[in-house]
Amino acid sequence: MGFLKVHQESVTPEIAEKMCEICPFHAISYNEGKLEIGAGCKMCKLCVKNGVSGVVTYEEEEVEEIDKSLWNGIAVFAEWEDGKIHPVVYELLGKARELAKVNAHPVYALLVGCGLEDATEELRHYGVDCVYCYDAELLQEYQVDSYANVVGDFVEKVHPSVMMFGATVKGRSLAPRAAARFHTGLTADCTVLEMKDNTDLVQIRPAFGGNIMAQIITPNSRPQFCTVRYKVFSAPKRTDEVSGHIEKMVLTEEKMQSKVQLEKKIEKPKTIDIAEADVIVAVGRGLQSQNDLTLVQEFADKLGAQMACTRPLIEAGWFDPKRQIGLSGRTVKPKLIITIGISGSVQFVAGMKGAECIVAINQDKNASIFDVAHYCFVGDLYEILPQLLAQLKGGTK
Ligand SMILES: Cc1cc2nc3c(=O)[nH]c(=O)nc-3n(C[C@H](O)[C@H](O)[C@H](O)COP(=O)(O)OP(=O)(O)OC[C@H]3O[C@@H](n4cnc5c(N)ncnc54)[C@H](O)[C@@H]3O)c2cc1C
Repeated sequence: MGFLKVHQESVTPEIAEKMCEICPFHAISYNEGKLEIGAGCKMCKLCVKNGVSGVVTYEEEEVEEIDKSLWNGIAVFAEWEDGKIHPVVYELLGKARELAKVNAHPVYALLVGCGLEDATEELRHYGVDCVYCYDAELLQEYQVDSYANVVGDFVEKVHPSVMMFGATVKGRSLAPRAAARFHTGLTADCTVLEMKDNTDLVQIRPAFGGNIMAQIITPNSRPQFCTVRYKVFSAPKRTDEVSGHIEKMVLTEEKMQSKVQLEKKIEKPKTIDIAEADVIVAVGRGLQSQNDLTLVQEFADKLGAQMACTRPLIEAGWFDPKRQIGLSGRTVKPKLIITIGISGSVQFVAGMKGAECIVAINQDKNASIFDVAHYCFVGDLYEILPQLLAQLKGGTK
């Protein structure tokens, strides 16, 4: 990163007037004999290129190179609550193991909570080299400030090169706070992760509404923080034998004490989670009216499937937003997904392309959903769906 330097010794009132006129954003002002560049500056550098020569120059900031060899290991934040490890943790550990192989780095799990013996042992069945365990009564409940202190302490003591978090409610609140403490980069919702030989993590994620895949690296700060949504990667098989060792970590009471006092916990009623479903029937704008959902629901019930949809149907108020698949909805990875009247936009496909078997029904043979589908029904859903339903019911149609 560079910055603009004003050479005040070259500034006269006439020059100042010219420089103020040049800036298309009116970010340059002349006050009490001083030429100033304000917050409106967009770094277009027109003042350097077209202004009076030598009055404003662009200077490269000197960046101190970090020693990457001091940062070793890929750490996964092992989200835990009430005795349970979030399943995204296993998916992250699987990916961490893959990435770690490139530079022969170790894989760590960072476990925070209270009464963690069982969880610690469980993690050791997933190929970790070390489980770092912060086990204390004060850490029983997730509080973002005290948990950020824990992550901070872990990073200072262990120096991991990469820190991976699930893009869960907790992960999304904790990872940025922890990353900010180390003035390092964080890439949210990565869909692909690759490791370079120089330990730079290539963090790939959709950008600009899914129209491009951005490749993001953090070349000069460590650790490299990222979050990944549940169901983006596959969990490795649990091994019978355990690996790695356990490191019991200690933190001062002051650091574990949250500034937020938990008064009471109110259990939220259990809601559907399409990310957990094995079979999904997803509908899109091909459906002509909300009443037609009855037919689709009947079809889904016969298959024991969860109903899901594209974003336009959420916007139309036909479904609860929790049932939206895609970039701005949920990522799903069912054994079977049947899409009905869905075109297959990049934003939708990003949330379901990991499904084991994709069946698509669309009347447009060129619809892009057919590019990812394993079985394609080209035709009118109002003809195909009743026939499939009749077959499921054992009828003759
Ligand atoms: C930043 C951003 C984020 C977004 N995030 C998401 C997201 O998370 N999820 C999401 O879904 N969208 C998302 N979108 C919207 C996305 O771009 C598409 O507009 C949307 O996915 C299209 O939904 P659709 O396939 O239902 O509708 P359409 O694209 O209109 O497709 C309808 C399909 O139905 C077919 N059809 C019509 N009638 C019949 C019939 N009788 N029988 C069979 N087929 C029929 C048509 O051939 C067509 O292919 C996002 C957009 C932006 C800009």
